Amino acid sequence: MISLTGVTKRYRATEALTRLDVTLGDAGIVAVMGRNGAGKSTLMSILAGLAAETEGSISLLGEPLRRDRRALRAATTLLPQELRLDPAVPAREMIRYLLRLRRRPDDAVADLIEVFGLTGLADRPLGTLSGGTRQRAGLVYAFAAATPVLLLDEPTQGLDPWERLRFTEHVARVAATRLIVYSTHIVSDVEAIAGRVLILEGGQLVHNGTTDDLLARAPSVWQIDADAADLAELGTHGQVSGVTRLTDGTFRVRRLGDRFSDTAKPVPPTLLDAYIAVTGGAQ
Ligand SMILES: Nc1ncnc2c1ncn2[C@@H]1O[C@H](COP(=O)(O)OP(=O)(O)OP(=O)(O)O)[C@@H](O)[C@H]1O
Repeated sequence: MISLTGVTKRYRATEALTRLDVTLGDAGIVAVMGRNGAGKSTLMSILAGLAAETEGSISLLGEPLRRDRRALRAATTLLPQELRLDPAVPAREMIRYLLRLRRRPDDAVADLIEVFGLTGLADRPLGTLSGGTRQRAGLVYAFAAATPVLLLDEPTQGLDPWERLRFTEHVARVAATRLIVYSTHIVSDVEAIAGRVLILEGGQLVHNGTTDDLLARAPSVWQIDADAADLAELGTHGQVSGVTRLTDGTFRVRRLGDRFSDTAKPVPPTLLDAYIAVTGGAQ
């Protein structure tokens, strides 16, 4: 269990996190969402014991941590957004090397290579693999490390739908016994597996609850069909949360808030509507 109390992180003039209070349990899936620059990666680095908070305090298993973050680092594995690795080294060798560095076991590597569809690719130099394949090699490392807490920074970025499915299945399985905190911009991934969602907006925690709690925060949603000229108008005067092109070339638009036209019809809110509403403050 990791608790942050009043955690603020400043980088010179930028306040990346502001007075965060969060407690994370010992198993399950926590999704961290928020717009670009909201503070997700900063939160991940602090949870991993790799960055220090400017103010506030952190405790691990109820014990307040001082400056020494070794216990936090030992309990967590961070898969950063971009794992900068030697392109000449084969994926399997790099995974084993990273695990050895951290004194973690490597007995699960062969199985995980299969789980993440890297059989036949794992012995090729990393530099010759596609971006999504390198991302999967990173996932093999993170899951093989088998620490009680996994911190995955945008782990599904670059994965094709098949690989994303494999990832969500694996995460769901592992989360029975471990805590998985992952950041993402993909609402459907959150809907599928996250037990809890944290949303950051400009460094502040604006949501901390289940996906149902988030859905309950959605405002009224109205649907209207519009042509391209009306589309711009709809976006100027209200928060649009979705646009779908119809076969006749017009657009089906979802807009949040008050009813704005007699022809707009009420539709049930989705998690994406709620997310757009909760993070729309700066728009
Ligand atoms: N090392 C740093 N030095 C200075 N400013 C930083 C540093 N790292 C992050 N920031 C700033 O802190 C804020 C939060 O950045 P962070 O990377 O945590 O956001 P994020 O939510 O992960 O964004 P994204 O979705 O784009 O990955 C941003 O304003 C960013 O510019």
